[in-house]
Amino acid sequence: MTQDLFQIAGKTYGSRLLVGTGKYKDFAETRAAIDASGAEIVTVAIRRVNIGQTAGEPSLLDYLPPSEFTYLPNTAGCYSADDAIRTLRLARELLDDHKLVKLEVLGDPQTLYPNVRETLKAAEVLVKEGFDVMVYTSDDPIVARELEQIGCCAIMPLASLIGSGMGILNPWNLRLIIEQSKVPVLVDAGVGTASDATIGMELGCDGVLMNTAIAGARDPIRMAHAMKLAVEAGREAFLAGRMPKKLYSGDPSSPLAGLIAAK
Ligand SMILES: CC(=O)[C@@H](O)[C@H](O)COP(=O)(O)O
Repeated sequence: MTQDLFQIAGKTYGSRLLVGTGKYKDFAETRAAIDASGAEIVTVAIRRVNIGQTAGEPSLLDYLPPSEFTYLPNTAGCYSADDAIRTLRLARELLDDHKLVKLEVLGDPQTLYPNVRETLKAAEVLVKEGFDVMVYTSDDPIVARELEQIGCCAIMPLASLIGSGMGILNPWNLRLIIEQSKVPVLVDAGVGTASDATIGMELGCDGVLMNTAIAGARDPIRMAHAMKLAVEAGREAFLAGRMPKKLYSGDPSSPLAGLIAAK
């Protein structure tokens, strides 16, 4: 079997599942779910989760030490390029000159849909400042191409709205983005259950980023494990290459030669 490396900004990872750290009961549950998911990259909303900004409060860093996980600070809650840039500069300070970030600039609080104009603006600045930018975007292949040209190290189109659990709404657009991209493409946001993650991977995504599907499950730890298996299964199926689709007709599974004659 050929080696199947997953690389982001020059670093190799064993898991293609990236997970968020929000919406859990407490940091202990966050840690248990992330362990069950096998994720190595964890994203953290700098504006919402304490990683040292608020002295005296419990810090996520105590539960998910940066020596064990790759942090992916994100700009959740930012609605302008300026806000997002400021937030990621703060993250870089808090996390010792950390460069790998997730850029998301949202359009409005109802849909949380990406504002692509502000996203492109922020990406330009952040890439110039030396950040490795994994970018959350719409499933528009033209915007995805522009973000890659700017120098983003991963393109992360939504499956559907953040937190909606609606799954992959436009597999065809995802396919176009995957086919044209030279950097990794990860589906981000909207995964509802394990099969959504598998479909994303079967389409050829390099990875999946999710939060709510795990944290919002009745049993988050168990769902985290399901997502680990789902991403692995989808990747294996993609690499194996699915059987060709045919017109709708039957095809016997067993050999036709040497049939025992009926008496
Ligand atoms: C955690 C994070 O970065 C979210 O903004 C992300 O987009 C996940 O979305 P879901 O919660 O829908 O999985």
